[in-house]
Amino acid sequence: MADDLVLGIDSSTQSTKAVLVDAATGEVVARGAAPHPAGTAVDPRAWLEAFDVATDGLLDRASAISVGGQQHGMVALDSSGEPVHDALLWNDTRSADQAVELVAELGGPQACADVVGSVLVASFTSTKLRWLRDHQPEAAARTHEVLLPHDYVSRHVTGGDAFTDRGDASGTGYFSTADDAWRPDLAEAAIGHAVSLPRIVGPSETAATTASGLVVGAGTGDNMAAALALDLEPGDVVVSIGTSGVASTISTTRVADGSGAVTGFADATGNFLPMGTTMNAARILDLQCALLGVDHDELGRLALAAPSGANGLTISPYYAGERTPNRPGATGTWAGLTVSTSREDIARAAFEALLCSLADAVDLVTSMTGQPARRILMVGGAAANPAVHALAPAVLGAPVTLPAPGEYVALGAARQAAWALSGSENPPAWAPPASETYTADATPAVREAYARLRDRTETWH
Ligand SMILES: Nc1ncnc2c1ncn2[C@@H]1O[C@H](COP(=O)(O)OP(=O)(O)O)[C@@H](O)[C@H]1O
Ligand SMILES: O=C(CO)[C@@H](O)[C@H](O)COP(=O)(O)O
Repeated sequence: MADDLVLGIDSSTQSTKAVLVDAATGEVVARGAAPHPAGTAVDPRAWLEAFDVATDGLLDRASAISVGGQQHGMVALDSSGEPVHDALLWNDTRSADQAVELVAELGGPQACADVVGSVLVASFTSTKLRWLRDHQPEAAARTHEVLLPHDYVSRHVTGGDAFTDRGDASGTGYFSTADDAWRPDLAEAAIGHAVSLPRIVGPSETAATTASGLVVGAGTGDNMAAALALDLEPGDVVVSIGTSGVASTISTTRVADGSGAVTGFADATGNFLPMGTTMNAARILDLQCALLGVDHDELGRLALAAPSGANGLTISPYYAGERTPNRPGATGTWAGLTVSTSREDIARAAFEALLCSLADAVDLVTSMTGQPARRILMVGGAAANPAVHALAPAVLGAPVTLPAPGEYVALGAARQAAWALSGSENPPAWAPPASETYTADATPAVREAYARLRDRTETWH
């Protein structure tokens, strides 16, 4: 491994990010990035183009590569490997009715969680396959193979057969977290005929070696990759503020939450990754920037100039529908506007709404595992904002640790690649990132106002 470089990829909702890393130390030596098309239904070939741009000049320097990717997306391919339909992403809610139907077919919420680890909502791949069967029968009939986004990108690298890992597989709705194996019968039931599924590769295994000698790791879901980068231990809670908002923690035992609040995914090491996921996170701030005509830095400055509670302005930020709580048809609601509401209040209310929804997710995950958060780590694009640093510990009511800014999903993928390259039993022991811990007095009144609005709007959509 001495002198070897490994490439880690994050093929996430909004972009592809690549980091070229020293396999022995974890030090980043080069980076690349390329944007993805907007929308919740995307031609998956755009991710391959983004991969080529982001890895230009990096790929040929690497001895090994792994791809982390947005979870759940449906990449349905015909017998020549071409998409039969745009990929439906994790945040596409058109299959909400199909989710209800599939949960009932599995015997109800608890029975569903007992089988696949989670109660299915519209994010899960199987619900999208059922939607394809019901609404695009011709495309469904031509579907020969179903991949996840990271599998599709990995195959672009190898050109061979498709492979995946247990972490990303556990977000499909046709993987048994009890047996650590596909349930091809559930994929078949969803789309109406048998489909080819990728080979499942173990956490440290080499999935393929290309003709040029590049070792390719299994890859995994983006949240599993971030957990691997941060070397999570039980009791650590990671809060990610990307397109999605995520609270996740490591569990050595399987989780099957019949309430549906916590998804019981597998992780990228052999453990489990219980998660609470929101569909509205960084984009709550993006929207507020657009409405106020400011950039992220100015939005943060405005927010910090307003008092806690934003002078009574509260936002229910479920702009794109929501998953935690499960309200696929929801829209956003602003309450408490007065003739005195200022730009500062409007900015503040957006940060507080974002952080309250994340605080709900943290509470759900910690109450499910029964393990209070030992440490809360915050990552993702919007975690860079100084107003998040200042307000997160107040709203969450606990210290918040910010690892040094970095692409933690891509770094986790790089660590998996280095693990495969090493052939060792354990992932390489890279030094933990430098980090800063932020504290503040708790502001429970902010969460109380948010909870009132959240509960009041429950039946509105
Ligand atoms: N300084 C910042 N303040 C607030 N939001 C930010 C900041 N920098 C980036 N973002 C937002 O973070 C999001 C991208 O985060 P990222 O974790 O890369 O998302 P994803 O993994 O879902 O593609 C975008 O919505 C972007 O506008
Ligand atoms: O659906 C989930 C988790 O269940 C999302 O977390 C996706 O994995 C997308 O992640 P980002 O692109 O927002 O990081």
